[in-house]
Amino acid sequence: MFSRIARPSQTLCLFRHHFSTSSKVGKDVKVAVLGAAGGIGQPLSLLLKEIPLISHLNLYDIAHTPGVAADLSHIETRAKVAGFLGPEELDKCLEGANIVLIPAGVPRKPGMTRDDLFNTNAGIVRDLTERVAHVCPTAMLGIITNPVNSTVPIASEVLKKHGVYDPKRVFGVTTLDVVRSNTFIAEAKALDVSKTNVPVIGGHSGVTIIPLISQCTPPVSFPENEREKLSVRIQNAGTEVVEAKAGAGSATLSMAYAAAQFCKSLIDALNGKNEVVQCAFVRSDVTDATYFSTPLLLGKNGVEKNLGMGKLLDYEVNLLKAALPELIANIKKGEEFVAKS
Ligand SMILES: NC(=O)C1=CN([C@@H]2O[C@H](COP(=O)(O)OP(=O)(O)OC[C@H]3O[C@@H](n4cnc5c(N)ncnc54)[C@H](O)[C@@H]3O)[C@@H](O)[C@H]2O)C=CC1
Ligand SMILES: O=C([O-])CC(=O)C(=O)O
Repeated sequence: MFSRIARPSQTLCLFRHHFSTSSKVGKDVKVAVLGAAGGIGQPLSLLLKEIPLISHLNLYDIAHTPGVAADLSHIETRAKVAGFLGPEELDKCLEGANIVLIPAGVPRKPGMTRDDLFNTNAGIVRDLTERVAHVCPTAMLGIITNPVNSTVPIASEVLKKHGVYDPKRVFGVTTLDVVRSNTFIAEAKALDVSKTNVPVIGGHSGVTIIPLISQCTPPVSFPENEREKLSVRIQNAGTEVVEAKAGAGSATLSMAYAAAQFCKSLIDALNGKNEVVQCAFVRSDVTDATYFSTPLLLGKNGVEKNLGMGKLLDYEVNLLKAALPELIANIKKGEEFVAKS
């Protein structure tokens, strides 16, 4: 089943093949990035500016968007870039958006967990989603802001409150976990990384990140201790970057790459392309956690089919058992935050 997962760089190749002609093919897409002037927001917006099917790229932040938008608008690609600054311009930014990506919020510093970001970022995601609910309730919503395990339930509860929640259209962006797994496994086995694909399930923090190395394409095998070392490295890869940046933030460039790949998959799916598969953190009944990342078949209306987690090795079953209590607690925390708001 997982041989059909659209590995990010395969998606890129298909995308280039599909859209590289001068005459455009397919539906125009308007994308809004909320938090567009930040460490992720800027390189993400640059990568989106290169996508020919994006007709409008709307950039929102509480600071610096006029400059970022002016800069990007000089690039000789199709997307018309506009900057929107401060809450009074947010609705205008969201008008008619087909896809909304949210990287707004604070990143970690060394010593912090993603959950330590909750107090600042929960309110940011709640308030931004509130405007999405009012202005573009049918847009596909991709949430990057941490802690993803809680911010996706927060966004979902806000949309529910407004009677516009469609679980098929709300995604926690976990693509970076797949990107890292592909990179590390390909390195370890000297594989062609462009043809390596490792599904990653669960959530997006520490033990809740569950790489399914046993389902890698092409198949790979490792001695037990090596497989464990790789799994732990994938789970802690965000922290690896936070420590290397030594107080200057967390992953931004690799995250921008991952989010752009995720966005390209959504655009492919909106355009009716077949067999677009991505892992993302969505409403789910695959486990006891009510939100869970698994490979998803994407279509014009978002999640077309949840492809589930397939057959796990005993080692992976134990990773899942270790993940569920934290994941369920993170989800509850997000839901309660909105209930109390
Ligand atoms: N899902 C994932 O795999 C990953 C998630 N992240 C998360 O992404 C988030 C952003 O990270 P960075 O871009 O590095 O942070 P950053 O601090 O560089 O940028 C955040 C941007 O959000 C803006 N912002 C703050 N409050 C806002 C509001 N109410 N409305 C609109 N914009 C607002 C800031 O002005 C800033 O430009 C963090 O929460 C980080 O933990 C980071 C890496 C990977
Ligand atoms: O580690 C962080 O705080 C940022 C993040 O989510 C990642 O890099 O996976």
